[in-house]
Amino acid sequence: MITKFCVISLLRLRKVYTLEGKDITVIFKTKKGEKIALNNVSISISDNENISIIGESGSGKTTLSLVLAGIQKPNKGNVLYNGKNVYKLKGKEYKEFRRSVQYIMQNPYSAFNPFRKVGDSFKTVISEYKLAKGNETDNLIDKYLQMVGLDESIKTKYPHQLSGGQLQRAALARALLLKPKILFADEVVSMLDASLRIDVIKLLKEIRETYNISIILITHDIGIAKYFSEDRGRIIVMYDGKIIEEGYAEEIIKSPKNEYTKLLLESYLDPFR
Ligand SMILES: Nc1ncnc2c1ncn2[C@@H]1O[C@H](COP(=O)(O)OP(=O)(O)OP(=O)(O)O)[C@@H](O)[C@H]1O
Repeated sequence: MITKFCVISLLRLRKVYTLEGKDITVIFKTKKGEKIALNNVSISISDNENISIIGESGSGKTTLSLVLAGIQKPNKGNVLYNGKNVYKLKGKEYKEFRRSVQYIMQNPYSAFNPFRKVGDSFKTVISEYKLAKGNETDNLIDKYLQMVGLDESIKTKYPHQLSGGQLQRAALARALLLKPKILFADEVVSMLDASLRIDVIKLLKEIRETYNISIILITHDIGIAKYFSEDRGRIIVMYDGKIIEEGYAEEIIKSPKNEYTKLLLESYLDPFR
């Protein structure tokens, strides 16, 4: 007889992943023929995880994150969110997924409508998801701007009136409004000045720890991945459309097993880089 105790123990044993990609293949048709961007990739992301996905340009990092975020349908394989196929979600469940899994991209200027004030872009999200009404709306925007270290005066500015760093913070604040469970941050600092990069990564780290969000940082810069994922974060290394190595950041950095990972780390340690 299966007792209640047995069921609870079994549930504890089976790790439940929030977001799972299973055997994902993505093929793009180009003028030169077919390009396999992802080749049978599987990945699992639980709640409250710190993950860096690293690899050289063209290795498939962005394609993988777009597929997992429900933006790019794969040619083969499934993406499950709490066990349900993301590409078959409808109605309320789809909206809940859209809210819970957020994506911020490399170029913050393309994330905002250039003809609308930044504050108005926030208002659209607040009204669509009924997050606040009337006066509460402005207070809510101010709270989230403050959270990412921005002054409320940016609400009345147009995107082109802000620096890349300010707009990237605004994109982060707008994503956080929805209280996501998972946030993909795709090369979010690569367009910023070196002096600002560490500030934004530090902010992502703090936000992740404070609000228990899983953040998946996509970067080609091993130094950034190391900084973000040290303290028991996970590093996933991609090469030519495949995951070639993954594990705790400290272990991958200290004793990489794959030859390509070794090369990546050597180039990072090279003082003449
Ligand atoms: N829409 C597309 N059409 C054709 N090929 C594509 C498309 N998107 C990506 N690719 C190709 O798929 C491969 C993986 O691209 P992807 O952008 O996922 O890599 P990446 O590791 O994120 O690189 P980067 O850091 O340069 O963005 C590359 O060869 C790329 O040229």
